[in-house]
Amino acid sequence: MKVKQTMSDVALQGKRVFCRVDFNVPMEDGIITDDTRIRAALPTINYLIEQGAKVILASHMGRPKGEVKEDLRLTKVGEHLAKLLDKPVNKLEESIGESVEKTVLEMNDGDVVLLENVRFHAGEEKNDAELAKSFAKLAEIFVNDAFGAAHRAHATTEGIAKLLPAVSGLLMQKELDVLGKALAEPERPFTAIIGGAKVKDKIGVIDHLLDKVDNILIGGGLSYTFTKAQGHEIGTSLLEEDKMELARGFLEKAKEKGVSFHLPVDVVVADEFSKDANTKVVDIDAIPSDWMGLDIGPKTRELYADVIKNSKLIIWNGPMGVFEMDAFAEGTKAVANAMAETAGYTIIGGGDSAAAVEKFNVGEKMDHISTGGGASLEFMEGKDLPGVSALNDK
Ligand SMILES: Nc1ncnc2c1ncn2[C@@H]1O[C@H](COP(=O)(O)OP(=O)(O)O)[C@@H](O)[C@H]1O
Ligand SMILES: O=C(OP(=O)(O)O)[C@H](O)COP(=O)(O)O
Repeated sequence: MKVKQTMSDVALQGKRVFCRVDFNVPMEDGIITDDTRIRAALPTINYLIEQGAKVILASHMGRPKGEVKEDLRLTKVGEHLAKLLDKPVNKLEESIGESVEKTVLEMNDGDVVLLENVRFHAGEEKNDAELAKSFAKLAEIFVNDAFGAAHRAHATTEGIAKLLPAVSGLLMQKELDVLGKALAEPERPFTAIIGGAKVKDKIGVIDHLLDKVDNILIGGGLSYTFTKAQGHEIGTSLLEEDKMELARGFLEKAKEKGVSFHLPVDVVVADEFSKDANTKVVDIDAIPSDWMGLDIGPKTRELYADVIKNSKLIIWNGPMGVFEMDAFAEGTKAVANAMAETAGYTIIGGGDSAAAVEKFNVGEKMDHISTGGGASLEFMEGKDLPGVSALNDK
């Protein structure tokens, strides 16, 4: 990916800046349950304020599909942001139109406005050119700090970048720097841990990482497709039958490339998908035909922890088991703890793995927790991110 312009490449004093952030935070009953993404955008927002810009913040929240959904308004986010900034945030009820235009023209240097959820307009996700123009009309400069949405070619991430001088924000830069450097000049041994539910979603990542890493540790629901491909009985565990051939191909590719490809050697099996299920630990070649694997077993945990502790760089994406249920959380916990204890550089690829390290209280011990789940996955697949590609080249 080409090197992109940053905020230091443009004059910001007195300018209206349209700053795209990812404030898509989890909410329960109107309360923000994790404000990581809001905090992660503070350095950029504070920098813009210090530079005397007029800061117009834009974000999506959830997937309202082009309609106004009351529970997906950004009102609570605005209130919380004002507390974090210790400064008023003028949260608007719309994101485009005459009244918004009037408000932004009346802003003073250093003021902060938060537009309403941009996905209340159907054109946002369609990257509609007219809608992009309506957003661009509000400002003189575009700053993209929404790494979490950088894999989306939407009006506020891609379309607008073609209409205004477009540069990256500090969070965006940091994410690209950390992930980019890790993949381009990895410290070795370099280990990737891949878990989660679906092989389908991780094919591109596994394929791309096989060209880069020394070790791959596989866990979670997707491991059973590999285990089955090796000829073992997997009972009623998660299986993507049409991906077995591909799994075999990955095992072959690993051999050719000299990558140590680790699969679970034992698993925690359950007689049903439930927190109250009967469970037992079995070796990988002894899964009973009517039981399902829901976590990696103790031998695997130890083996994976050893590899992690002997690595200089570790990237983790996807839980090792159904960590939301205590009975199947030990594998994910063991990996999280090993990540916390290793002297190697640790990167968490967003999504469920980020939730897991927080759940096990080791978030602060990680070197980098990405604010993007899908975005970091696509980056690790070697794909171009439209929200980044559209920014001005250096
Ligand atoms: N053995 C398993 N069987 C079924 N589901 C699993 C298993 N292991 C993990 N999961 C589930 O996978 C989900 C996460 O999958 P995924 O979305 O692919 O990960 P991520 O969000 O990290 O990319 C979790 O909700 C977890 O409960
Ligand atoms: O939460 C997000 O994605 P993620 O859960 O993959 O990190 C981003 O805000 C993007 O949201 P989207 O997947 O609805 O486009």
